[in-house]
Amino acid sequence: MGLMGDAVRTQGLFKRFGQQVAVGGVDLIVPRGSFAGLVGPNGAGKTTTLGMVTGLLRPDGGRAEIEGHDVWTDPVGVKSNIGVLPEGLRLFERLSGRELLTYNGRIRGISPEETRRRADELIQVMDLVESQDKLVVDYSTGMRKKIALAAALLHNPRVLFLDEPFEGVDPVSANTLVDVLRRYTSSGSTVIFSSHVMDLVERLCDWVSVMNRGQIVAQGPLTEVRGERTLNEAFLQLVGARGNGEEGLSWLGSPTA
Ligand SMILES: Nc1ncnc2c1ncn2[C@@H]1O[C@H](COP(=O)(O)OP(=O)(O)OP(=O)(O)O)[C@@H](O)[C@H]1O
Repeated sequence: MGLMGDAVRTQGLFKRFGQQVAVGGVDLIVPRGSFAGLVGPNGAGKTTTLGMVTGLLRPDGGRAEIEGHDVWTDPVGVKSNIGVLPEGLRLFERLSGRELLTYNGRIRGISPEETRRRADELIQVMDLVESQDKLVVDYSTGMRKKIALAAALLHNPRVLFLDEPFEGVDPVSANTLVDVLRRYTSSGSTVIFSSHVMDLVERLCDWVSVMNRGQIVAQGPLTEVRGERTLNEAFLQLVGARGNGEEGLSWLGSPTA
C-alpha cells in the first residue's frame, strides 16, 4: 500500500557494485507536487538511487514506490506514471526532433492527432521550431536537453525525473524550462532533479534530499534543510567540507625548476 501524498517513497533501498556499497539503505521521500532537488557530492549515489527508483537498475534490497505503485512488482503502473530525462541523454540519434516526439507518442499509446498537437506545443515552447526536422545527432547539447525534456513530458507523466537538466542550456532556454516545469508542478505533478548547482536548487526547489556516501543525510522542505544558512553552506556542513590538502599541489602554478 502506498502512502497517499507521496510521489516517491523508498525503504531501505540498497545497491552494491562488488565490494562498493553505492546506496546503503536509503529512505527517499518526495511529497506529491514537489519541485524536489536530489543533491550530493560526486559518487554519493544519486544516479544509482534514481536508476533503482525509475526501474532501470535492480536493487539488492529495499523497496521503491511511485504514486503508490511498487517499482518492481508493478513496472507498467510505474512506467506509465513517470517521465525520465536520462543520464547521458541517450536518444535515437537518427530521428529528427519531431520524429522523436512522434515515436514517443506512439509507444505511449497516444493518438496521432493528440501527439501532433502536443508535439507542436512542446516544440514551440522549447524554441525548437527551426530545428524540428534536423536529426538529433546534429543537435547541440542544450537542444538535446530540450528535445529530451519534451519527449519526457509528452505523455503528461505524474512524476518527472531529471538528471542535471540545466547543464549546457543557455539562460534564455533555462528560463523557458523553469517556466514549463513550474507550470507542471503547480498542477500537482512532481519534479525530481539531481544537480550540483546549489543556487539553482535553492531558487527552484521546495523540497531537498541530500545524499552523502550512499546515505540520505538530510531531507525535507528547503527552508528546514537550509535553516538560517544558504543551501550551499548547509550542504558543505552536511557532507563535511573536506580540506583537500592546501599543502598539496605545491608544484601547481610554480615555475618549473
Ligand atoms: N556500474 C557501476 N559499477 C561499479 N561501481 C559503480 C557503478 N555505478 C556506480 N558505481 C559506484 O557507486 C557509487 C555511487 O555512484 P553514483 O553514480 O550513483 O553517484 P552520483 O551521486 O550520481 O555521482 P555524480 O554526482 O558524480 O554523478 C560510486 O562510488 C560509483 O563509483
